[in-house]
Amino acid sequence: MLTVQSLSKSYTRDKVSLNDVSFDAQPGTITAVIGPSGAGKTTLLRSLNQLIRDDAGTVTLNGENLRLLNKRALQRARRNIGMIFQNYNLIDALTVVENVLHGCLGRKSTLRGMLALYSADERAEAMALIGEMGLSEFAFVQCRHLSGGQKQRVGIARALMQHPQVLLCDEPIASLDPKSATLVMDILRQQADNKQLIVVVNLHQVAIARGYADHIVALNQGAKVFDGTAAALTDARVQEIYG
Ligand SMILES: Nc1ncnc2c1ncn2[C@@H]1O[C@H](COP(=O)(O)OP(=O)(O)OP(=O)(O)O)[C@@H](O)[C@H]1O
Repeated sequence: MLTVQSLSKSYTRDKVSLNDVSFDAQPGTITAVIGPSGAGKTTLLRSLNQLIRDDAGTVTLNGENLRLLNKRALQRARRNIGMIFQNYNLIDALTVVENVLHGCLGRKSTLRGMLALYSADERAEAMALIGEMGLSEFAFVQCRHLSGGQKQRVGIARALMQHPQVLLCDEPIASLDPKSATLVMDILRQQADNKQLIVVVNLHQVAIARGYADHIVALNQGAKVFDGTAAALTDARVQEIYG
């Protein structure tokens, strides 16, 4: 279980961007974080793997408070936390399989990583994941030639190559058309179910959050204003959250 307790963050003295936020996220579930622009969704997500070092609170995974870890221990803990991004963060000049293989760099020696020396097992695993994403025919195509939806599926395969317990997704469908967005969300659902992943996803689309999330956390001006099931997120609550 991923446990967040009393997380707070201020970038500047006069403004609180995350204000005493607490929630749990369970294996095999999708937690959607929603809220208006500037509510603190990205700050929260990036605090979960300590890409942003928060000012107060705890983030606990496997009994470890990530906020207290030194640099080396945090690097090790981050191997359990994959991340996908709105803008994919792929290397466009590399092929799909090369990008996916980058996902296992964190568990390789620096030298093997630098020389891009991957084992037969790692290559087979990358190809299997590419197949799960429905991208087998593109495995040896440079990512620059893919659509946004295809790139996001490469990003998911790369994150899964890391063997994470947690998958953090920062607005993964914000740049996608509705059909590609559905495909990406379907894949996140399958992966959460099949691999008992803890998925935390920032979303702008309330309908998608209601349709896919087991658990919804809503933020407004840095504070948690809703924490419950999709069924409990009534239209009236949505109105309150978005104002
Ligand atoms: N690096 C930074 N320095 C100063 N203030 C920041 C920084 N990053 C974010 N903020 C502020 O913190 C607040 C929360 O920002 P954040 O990006 O987390 O919100 P968000 O809900 O993800 O917004 P959006 O939906 O527009 O991406 C905003 O008021 C933002 O201006």
